[in-house]
Amino acid sequence: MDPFAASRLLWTNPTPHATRVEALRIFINKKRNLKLQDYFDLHRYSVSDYTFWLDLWDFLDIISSSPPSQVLAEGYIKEVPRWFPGARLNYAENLLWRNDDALAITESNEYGRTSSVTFNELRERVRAVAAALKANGVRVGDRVAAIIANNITAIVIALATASVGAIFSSTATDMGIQGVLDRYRQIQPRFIFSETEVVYAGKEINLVPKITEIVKDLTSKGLEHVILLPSLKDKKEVPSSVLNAVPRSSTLSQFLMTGDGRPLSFEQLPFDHPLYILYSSGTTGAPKCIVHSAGGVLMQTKKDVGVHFDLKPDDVYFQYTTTAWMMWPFMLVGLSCGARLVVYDGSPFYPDVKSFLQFVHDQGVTTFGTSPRFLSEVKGKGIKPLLDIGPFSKLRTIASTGAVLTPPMFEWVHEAFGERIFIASSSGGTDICAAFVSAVPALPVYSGEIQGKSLGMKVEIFDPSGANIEHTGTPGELVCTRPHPSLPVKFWGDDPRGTKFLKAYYETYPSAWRQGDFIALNPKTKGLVIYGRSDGVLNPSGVRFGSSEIYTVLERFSALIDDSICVGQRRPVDADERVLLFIVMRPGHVLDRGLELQIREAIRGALSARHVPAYIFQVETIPYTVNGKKIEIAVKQIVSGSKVKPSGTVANPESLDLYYKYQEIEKWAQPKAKL
Ligand SMILES: CC(=O)CC(=O)SCCNC(=O)CCNC(=O)[C@H](O)C(C)(C)COP(=O)(O)OP(=O)(O)OC[C@H]1O[C@@H](n2cnc3c(N)ncnc32)[C@H](O)[C@@H]1OP(=O)(O)O
Repeated sequence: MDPFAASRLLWTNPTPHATRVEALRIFINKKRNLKLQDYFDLHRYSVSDYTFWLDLWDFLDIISSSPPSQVLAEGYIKEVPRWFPGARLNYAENLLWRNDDALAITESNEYGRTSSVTFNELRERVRAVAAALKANGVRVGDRVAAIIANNITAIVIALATASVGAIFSSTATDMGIQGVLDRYRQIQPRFIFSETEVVYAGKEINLVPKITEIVKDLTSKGLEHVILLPSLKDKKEVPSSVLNAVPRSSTLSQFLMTGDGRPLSFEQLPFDHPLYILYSSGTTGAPKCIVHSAGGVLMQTKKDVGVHFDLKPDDVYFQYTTTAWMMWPFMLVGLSCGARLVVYDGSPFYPDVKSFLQFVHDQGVTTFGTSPRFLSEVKGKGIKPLLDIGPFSKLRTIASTGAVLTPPMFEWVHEAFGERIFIASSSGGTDICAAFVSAVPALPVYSGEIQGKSLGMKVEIFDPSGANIEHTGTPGELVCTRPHPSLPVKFWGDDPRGTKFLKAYYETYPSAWRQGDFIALNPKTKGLVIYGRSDGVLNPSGVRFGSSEIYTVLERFSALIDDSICVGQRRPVDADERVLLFIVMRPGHVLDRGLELQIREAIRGALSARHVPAYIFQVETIPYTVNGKKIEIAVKQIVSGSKVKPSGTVANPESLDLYYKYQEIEKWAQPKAKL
């Protein structure tokens, strides 16, 4: 069967010469006296000659106080070289270069409060927070963390932190106590900025009990100060009763008053200076704290947004995201492109999806970043955006990421939003804070396909033996066989040899980064199709997390539960997945409704509502390898409809047979129990 049978030419750019990617090709041809003919030539050059990154530095107008003395030097471990030694720059300076009265950011939330700041106002707000951070002794390399909604204040705090050379890390407000502590206990922030109440899907949530517990715990880990942010409902400062409840806390205004009015300045630091810590959880162990460099994130995201998404000054970029996902730092770089950002906190389905689309329309969004789950929800509700909402005349691009956008969904977006819309499907990861494969505005769009490999990313497709199989058109492991600037600097807390880091990405193939996604290349179009995770990482609705976090919560039930396995089940209808949890009970105990509800409640409270499995089942045994590892991938394949031939490494192959009946879950399973 031809895996690309549904691929159909959907869109061609009427003015390809006007794209930034074409401008980059012409720029490099001139600078290097080359004759790169098209995108494929450009990509080949970008992954064969490291001077490409220097060309990109110039093309993207990276602001620095000292230029790099060379492109690449040997790093601490060979997989992570040092980029641009000699360069000194500041990430925040690169995002705040515009100092005019054009709008920089518009924010809104479920309370319907919409407000904007200009570039000048943004600079002033960053200055005030940076001055207070400095006055309170925050230094280069300190960690400043946040539990924060997606709004202007979050961006101000991140940029103020970057301006002084400290490291910013955020979690979204829905993350439970254990989830936050598993992350922040590791990175030990000195300062935390936090919301005290949020609204999501119409429900107001008081965060004070959660924050109080988190702060009490982190105080022994070096937490000095908690800044509680004004109400999202009415912008009022938190009342003194809340300040009294949360140790070491002050209001934002009290904190700002400690600043000394000093002007905005930008600490000049090496290219690989740490900027953000992002998190990724796997199938074992605590969440990984991925340290990303200022220069790496700046260059890669500016390339992704400014070249692959074709974002230009005066565009309006709205990426639906929380402050926990990598799409948050990804979209921030829109400021560096001179564009206006639109940020939204809340459910896109509240009060209904039409209101949300109306907001996108009325804001004059030109590039709308969203997910397949959101798009299929709009489709499922029978909404016809052009008829029901408006002409979307400003909208040029719909960018989709986080999960697979299937051929029928491409076709639907094409029809529903208009044939002129550029569908920019991409895939990358928190691990690199960038895309491996992405949109290429100068190339045609084929339904179901990501247009090309991202510039500078030497993406290849390997079979289990490490042979490149991309010419065959069959799916294999997405690997990256050349270093690029946004390789993580390290994992926070790893040993100096980077043992955990190397195990996470370089264990399968020597010197090739394995991302954990299945991918295939269409030999005819050179487009790419992602088939989902090749490991046990879960990805419901495009929100990735590791089964290890669920196992940690289940330890609370160890008197009753003997063992468990948690996997994703692919839904054929839209390629989305839902989470299934299988439990082995201790002798004499059964999984009854009461225990099931307790488990759900525990997961919701410790991690978040998004982590709660769709189904929980009692099973007799869990399949293991002879080395004692749970076999999540095989179980995932089985429950998703495949027939799996057990390999010789399965210690108890007969156990796999128990999972076939869950392929037809809807026929006999209990519906998802709501709390
Ligand atoms: C480039 C790359 O390749 C790298 C990446 O992948 S980056 C990551 C990209 N991923 C994405 O963009 C994610 C896309 N997904 C989404 O945006 C959302 O899932 C969605 C908007 C499509 C749907 O959101 P949703 O309606 O809240 O549904 P869902 O996500 O299933 O929420 C599950 C639960 O969490 C709750 N919840 C979610 N956010 C919450 C919050 N902030 N506060 C409180 N509760 C919250 C929901 O209310 C829901 O609760 P119930 O089960 O009680 O109803």
